[in-house]
Amino acid sequence: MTQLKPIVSHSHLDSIPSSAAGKFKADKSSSSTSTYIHRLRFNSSLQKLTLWSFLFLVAVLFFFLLSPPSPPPPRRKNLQSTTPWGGSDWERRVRSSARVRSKTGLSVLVTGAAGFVGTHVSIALKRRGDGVLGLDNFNTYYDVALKESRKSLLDRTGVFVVEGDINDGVLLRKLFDVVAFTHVMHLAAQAGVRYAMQNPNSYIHSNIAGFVSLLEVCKSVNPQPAIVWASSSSVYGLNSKVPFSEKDRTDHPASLYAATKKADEAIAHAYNYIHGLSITGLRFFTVYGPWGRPDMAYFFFTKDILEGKEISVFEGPNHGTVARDFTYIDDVVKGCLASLDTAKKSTGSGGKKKGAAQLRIFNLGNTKPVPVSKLLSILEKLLKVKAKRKVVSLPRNGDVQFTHANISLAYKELGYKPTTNLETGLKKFVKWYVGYYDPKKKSAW
Ligand SMILES: O=C(O)[C@H]1O[C@H](OP(=O)(O)OP(=O)(O)OC[C@H]2O[C@@H](n3ccc(=O)[nH]c3=O)[C@H](O)[C@@H]2O)[C@H](O)[C@@H](O)[C@@H]1O
Repeated sequence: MTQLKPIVSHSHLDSIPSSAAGKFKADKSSSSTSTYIHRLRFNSSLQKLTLWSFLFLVAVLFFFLLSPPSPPPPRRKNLQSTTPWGGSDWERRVRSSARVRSKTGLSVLVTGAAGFVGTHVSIALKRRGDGVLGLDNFNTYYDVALKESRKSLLDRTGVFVVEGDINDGVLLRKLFDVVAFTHVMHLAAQAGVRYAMQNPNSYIHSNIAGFVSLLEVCKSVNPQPAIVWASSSSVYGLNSKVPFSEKDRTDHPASLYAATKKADEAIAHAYNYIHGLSITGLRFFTVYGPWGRPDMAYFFFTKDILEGKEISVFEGPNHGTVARDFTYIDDVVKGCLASLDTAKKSTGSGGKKKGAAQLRIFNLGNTKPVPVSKLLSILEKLLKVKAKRKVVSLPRNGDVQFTHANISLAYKELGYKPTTNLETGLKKFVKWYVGYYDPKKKSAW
């Protein structure tokens, strides 16, 4: 809109001549020639101004047209050339992976299966005899090699991960043609609160469009699956009342990421209401652990401590503590499985609702917030290396000052009870980290 300014100021200047003309009129008696020259000068400066405004407008437009749009979502692999889907072999692998091997087992499609939480949940489901099929687009938001390693781990556990995007409705329908999934564990998303400043489109693509694409397929298949999906503690945004309860309002997101998760909760409500889909949203609180995400603080703090790099420790206004309700992956996995186990069936068929369906939202946190400075101290102790700390003000790019979960609802409905404190969880993470990145040492898995 800045390009409009010259026009506005121009029209403002336009109003000046009437009063100025009055002055000219007063001078008229002294010299009509000078008035004429004045007018001529005034008109020519007006023309110049119009010309310059026009040129400025053209330049701004030109710049606008030439400047690239915000970057596209992280580049995906060329799925067609690397892993084309379809064919009898592929269908056989899909069926085999999703085959239920226990009496009461579920048949679960896990989206984001090569992600951090997705890998852990898929393995836990498989180990207890559920059928599991993974779906992941292997985007390059962070190290794809880590995702490939998780995929190998899943392969060894008997979970096949299909390479594909949740926005690909044709692929999703095909998967449901091959397997009548009873449940969908939806964990595919553009994660991270700060990255939205660089790539907002990626959040819309995965978290909004992708979620709707998945729900569209889930609503139309028969039988409809029950859906459990990852929301986020970030929906509590700038709320100051702690601990955060599911009953609290979530109207002040501090990041686009949080806003997309909040939007997803509203979208889930609409699909539940209109189509009878059984939907459970889980608000994860800063989940950490082995096979974690390199974009998260505990992960890159570890890397940076070992590499002797400086670490920015955020602090709030007036040296206020920045803290997180860090939650260990195994505790979160238990919450995910309990959500799947207690999910009621969807009530629709052929896209039409037959009766009211279950709609739930749970906090999955640890209820013990820990300051970021303490997180760093624990890592220093475990790694036996002093960190190069630099205290900086909490940037206004999506971070909130603290999170703290009230988990009484999850405890009541799911029997969710986290048991891992940050020291114990980080010890397991560091053991994995050192083993994974140092080939001489054995992986913790
Ligand atoms: O709870 C959640 O729902 C969210 O948890 C994390 O987001 P966040 O809690 O911000 O986790 P980190 O990015 O690992 O940050 C942890 C803490 O370290 C702080 N931090 C981060 C980066 C840094 O350079 N310095 C620093 O002090 C952050 O302010 C924050 O308090 C995940 O990245 C989100 O995807 C997830 O949805």
